[in-house]
Amino acid sequence: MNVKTYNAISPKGLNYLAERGYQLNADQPADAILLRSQDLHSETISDSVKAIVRAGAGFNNIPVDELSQRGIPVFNTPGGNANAVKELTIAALIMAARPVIGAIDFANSVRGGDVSLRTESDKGGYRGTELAGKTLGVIGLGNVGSKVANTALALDMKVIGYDPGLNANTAWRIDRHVQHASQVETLLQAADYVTVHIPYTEGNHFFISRDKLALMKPEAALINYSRNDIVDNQAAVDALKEGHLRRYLTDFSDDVLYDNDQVIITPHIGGSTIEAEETSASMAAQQLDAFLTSGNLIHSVNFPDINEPFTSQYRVGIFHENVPNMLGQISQVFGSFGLNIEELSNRANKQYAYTLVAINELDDQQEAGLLSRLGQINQVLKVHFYQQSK
Ligand SMILES: NC(=O)c1ccc[n+]([C@@H]2O[C@H](COP(=O)([O-])OP(=O)(O)OC[C@H]3O[C@@H](n4cnc5c(N)ncnc54)[C@H](O)[C@@H]3O)[C@@H](O)[C@H]2O)c1
Ligand SMILES: O=C(O)[C@H](O)COP(=O)(O)O
Repeated sequence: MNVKTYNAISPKGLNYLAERGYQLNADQPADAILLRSQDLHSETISDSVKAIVRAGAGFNNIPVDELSQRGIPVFNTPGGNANAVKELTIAALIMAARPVIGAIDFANSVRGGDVSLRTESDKGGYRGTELAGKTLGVIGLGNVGSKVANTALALDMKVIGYDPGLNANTAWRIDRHVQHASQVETLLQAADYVTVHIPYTEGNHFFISRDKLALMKPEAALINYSRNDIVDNQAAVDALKEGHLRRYLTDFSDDVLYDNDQVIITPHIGGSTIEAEETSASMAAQQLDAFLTSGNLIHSVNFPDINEPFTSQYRVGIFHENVPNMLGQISQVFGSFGLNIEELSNRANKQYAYTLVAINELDDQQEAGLLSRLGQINQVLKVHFYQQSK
């Protein structure tokens, strides 16, 4: 099978696939796409593509709605780069509290004469404040936000978190000393530092809006290592200029942010560590292989996860809409070919569902007829067949 890749994917992931016989970027139609931040919205995704896997967390670069309608699963690698982003966010907090960059520039500019005398006499201009005792507001307590919140507690900060969609697994990881805000407004009013760790979705467009910025303390700093349009950058720049915000640190460039001493921009490097790239690429490669060889869905963002050991001779994976009587129709097709279902897993994720059927007996004629009849059921989006490797 052929996997088309975009961006710099760690060899850990590429080698995993190559060792299992996948061709990478061969001159033939792709069975799958493996990528990081490449924008796929304006690309035509060919019908040969069975799956798309994002080595990373954010998947707003992928046309997920269109792919869901076509029965193509999209995967991401949650948590794979969370520690890297956490560490850079802590660096941002320190840069927001202490004038580290200006001080380095100053130290480098002091040349000639008695360097030590001049640095000692002028260093007063580079005094900062401490994080200990200050309040950090963390918006989004998922893989990244929960780590940032816990680490900030270890720096003796007070931490308030806001995440109305928190899942139970993540909730267990959050230190009990993180205070819970049920309204984001409470967090914005109380925090000396606000850091945002939420995905970019239509609903989160300009989540940090002009109105929300107005609620923040004038001496507060805002950190955005999530995505560009989660913060209204123009409103942030205006708030800085009018003295309603002290500092803005972001991982995303934008024309309105340049030439501003109160802004610190990094070039989308939150997940750019050797460790994070290796972990994310390995997760992506393993999840892709699991799907292409056994139909298991692990960390799918648009279909439900189903991850069962492949113990039967054959499996059929059916992507379909989440509507009544799909299981009845699917079982009826298997029955009409005299096929006994050994196991059937079915799960739904909003308007889409996935059914994985295990069987042991099947000849070539039954295979062709079965797949074609399943594909003809209304609301079935895609059907894949898997055979146990010898
Ligand atoms: N700068 C980088 O290189 C970098 C690296 C990794 C992730 N990210 C960005 O950070 C985002 C978060 O990453 P993650 O791994 O923690 O994702 P995650 O899915 O583990 O967590 C996101 C959390 O945000 C919460 N959330 C969503 N909308 C919210 C809202 N309006 N208010 C409050 N909470 C909300 C969700 O309930 C979830 O718990 C990613 O989607 C990605 O865009 C950036
Ligand atoms: O969402 C993510 O995982 C980050 O933004 C990292 O993106 P990258 O893989 O392009 O560095």
